[in-house]
Amino acid sequence: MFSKSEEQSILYGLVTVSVNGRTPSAKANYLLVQWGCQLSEKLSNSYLPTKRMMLLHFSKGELQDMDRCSEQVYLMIFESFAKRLISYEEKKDRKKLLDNYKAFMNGLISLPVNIPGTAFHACVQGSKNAIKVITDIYHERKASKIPHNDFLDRLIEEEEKENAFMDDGVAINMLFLLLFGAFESTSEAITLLTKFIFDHPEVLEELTKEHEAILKSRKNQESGLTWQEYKSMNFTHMVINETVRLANIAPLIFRKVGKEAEMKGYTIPKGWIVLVAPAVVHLNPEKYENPLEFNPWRWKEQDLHSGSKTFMAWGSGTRLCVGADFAKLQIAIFIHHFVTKYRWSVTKGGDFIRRPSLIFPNGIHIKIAEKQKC
Ligand code: HEM
Repeated sequence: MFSKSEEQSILYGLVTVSVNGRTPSAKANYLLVQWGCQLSEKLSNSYLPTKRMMLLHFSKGELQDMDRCSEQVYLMIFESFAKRLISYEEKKDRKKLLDNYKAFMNGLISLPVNIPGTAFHACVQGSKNAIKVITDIYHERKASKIPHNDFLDRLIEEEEKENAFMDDGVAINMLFLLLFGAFESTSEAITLLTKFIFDHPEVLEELTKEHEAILKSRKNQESGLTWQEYKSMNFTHMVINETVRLANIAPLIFRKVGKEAEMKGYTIPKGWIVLVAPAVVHLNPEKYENPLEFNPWRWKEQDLHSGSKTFMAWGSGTRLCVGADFAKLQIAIFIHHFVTKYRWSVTKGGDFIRRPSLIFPNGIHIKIAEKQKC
């Protein structure tokens, strides 16, 4: 378990990022990963793509047509984060937090005409309703003082301190944004990855080999994934990197110009905001051979865990996604169960568009069944 001070560092890491827009300390980011890892050690009964969760979402024991795998992934990842952050369960709570997030997302980049019927109006309403649900949960928890062992507990503890650096409003906004940033991106990555590995059987084969080897060398077959096992998933990390390179989930990142700079004959004044489009680099044939090809092997013997001027799926420079390692962990866990426990194939769908986030207009439909145990 983590000590109080370590947990607080995790909290500070997230709070600093969301509230002040500053980069969390490397230690806080590291602790966030450790926290995720600690959760992963309890995989067998509590954490997201556990067998139980996957079964719940993907299969009822028989071969079946799955309507919109993408919807299921979305729900699965949402439930996972909502539970960890605020102990919210969509099915139980019936507060429709997810629907409101969807409305928010759909109109996030739209004409700002706030009249009923427009995407922008639905977006504003969606965010208001979602914030209302989170606000109610926040205040109920604060009043009840019943601990739930989730992120909200820590947040309230922090907020109630003397000289706290945030108030209720900041804490609630932070929860709203954190939940959004976490589940939307991760579920998009997993959905796209499902399509990619189905379209590339050689990748699926290599992944299956890697994960079955993990199972074979495990002493207790019933125990969950361990941190060591996770760290050994080299090919899996190559697949994740390749997926997020092509996915360009964050279509744009913002940077403020710290000092006047010259670029290709143009002067960029100090204080200007620059929009960086990672796809321009990720799909540049001078940086990546056949850039549109899904080829995890291009990451062989490359650094798989840091950003660079040619790989900025998690941001770039000193400011990176604070949840990157956590997201990678989730995706790896998903892959582990998906390739070792199930037989599956995509039956239709899989096309995607950008709006500007990745959208799968026809979902991805899959046929799935549990593999027979030998
Ligand atoms: C596939 C999944 C994900 C992708 C591709 C992704 C990507 C990104 C990118 C590109 C940024 C912008 C960084 C920058 O400005 O340079 C970012 C920021 C951020 N991400 Fe993620 N992210 C993912 C998952 C997550 C998760 C799971 C969490 C939370 C646990 C999270 C929390 C955040 C936060 C709080 C920021 C703001 C960082 C700041 O303001 O400095 N992200 N993410």
